[in-house]
Amino acid sequence: MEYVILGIVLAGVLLLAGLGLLVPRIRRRAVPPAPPRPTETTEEAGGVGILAPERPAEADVVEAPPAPTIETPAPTAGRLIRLRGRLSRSQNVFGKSLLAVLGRDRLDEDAWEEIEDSLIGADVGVEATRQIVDRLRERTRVLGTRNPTELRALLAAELVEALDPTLDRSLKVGGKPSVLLVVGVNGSGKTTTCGKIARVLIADGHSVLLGAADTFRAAASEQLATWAGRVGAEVVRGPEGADPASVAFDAVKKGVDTGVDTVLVDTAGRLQNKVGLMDELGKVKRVVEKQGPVDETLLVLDATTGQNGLEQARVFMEVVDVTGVVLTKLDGTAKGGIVIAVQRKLGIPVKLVGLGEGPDDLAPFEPAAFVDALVGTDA
Ligand SMILES: Nc1nc2c(ncn2[C@@H]2O[C@H](COP(=O)(O)OP(=O)(O)OP(=O)(O)O)[C@@H](O)[C@H]2O)c(=O)[nH]1
Repeated sequence: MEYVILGIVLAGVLLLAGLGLLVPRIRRRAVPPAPPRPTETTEEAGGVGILAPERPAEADVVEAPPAPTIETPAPTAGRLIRLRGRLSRSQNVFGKSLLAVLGRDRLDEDAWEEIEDSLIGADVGVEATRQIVDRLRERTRVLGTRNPTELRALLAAELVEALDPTLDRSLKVGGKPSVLLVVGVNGSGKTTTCGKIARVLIADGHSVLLGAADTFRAAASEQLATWAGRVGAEVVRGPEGADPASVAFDAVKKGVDTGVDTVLVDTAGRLQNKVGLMDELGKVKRVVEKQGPVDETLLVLDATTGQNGLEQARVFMEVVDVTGVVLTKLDGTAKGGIVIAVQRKLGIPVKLVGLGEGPDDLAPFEPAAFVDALVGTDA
């Protein structure tokens, strides 16, 4: 009998234990999958535990605007050759008029005077013109040549020589970061050229940060930001009328912090007050130099302003140590000889030339390619 009671108790215990295991399974199976959590706490998102706003329902999702297309300019090698057609106005003077006179049967005094006048008229400058004509005269006399191809080659050789092909025209980039100041009067194409230089550097594999230190003209900083946006470069700007030196300082600091290759600083160029300009540019330079040397100071000059441009250049050279010239708007003048005059009168190499309004119409200057564009066979 005791065994019977014991058996019943044991069976009851087993039955209860079995039910205990079974019920949760049934319940678990019955619970539907949890819906996605509609909210998350800011604590989970790294905040302080307040509920973050609910994610919008699918129907409310507004499509993000397409990311702006970042342009990748083509490398600059051969750019001057590709843009040679832009020098058509100067080609008329050098390649056509000059060669026509040189090709005359008799090269008398009048002919040489005509050649001299053409060169001076093309802004080559009196001193350089004399030197070119004297050497050309001597060589044509010695060689006794009248062959158009040979005359062309003689003229080209003299022009290349006048442009001093031995000058170093490379941009001093490669520091971490290199600092380039861009100076010049407003209206010379300075801000647009600054944007184009950024593209030149990016095209040749450098990363660039732009500093909009031309705070005098509000549109200049806006313009620079647009140029930067097109190539995905960062731009440091200040409020309108901010101290240019402080914007330049911030730009260089940001460049150092982000490890960019080059910081390119656009500066203001009010020339009506030389003392003010000196103070402003001098301060920009001093403040930037607190973080390291300025590697390059590029002076932007408008080729169409001729002698005026040279006067402007002298004022800037008194204030800052100009290391290279960027000659803009060469496509808009027949006076391409200004490149020779600028280099000789200022003693500074022309490093880049502007040949149009397009974003990539700025080319590294190469004397041989330039002269070939002026007097070459298809000039
Ligand atoms: N044809 C031609 N136009 C150029 C060249 N470089 C700049 N420009 C144009 O010159 C025009 C006027 O430039 P600027 O008035 O100097 O204006 P900016 O470049 O903003 O100069 P800042 O006033 O110094 O800030 C712009 O439409 C430029 O596109 C060039 O090499 N060739």
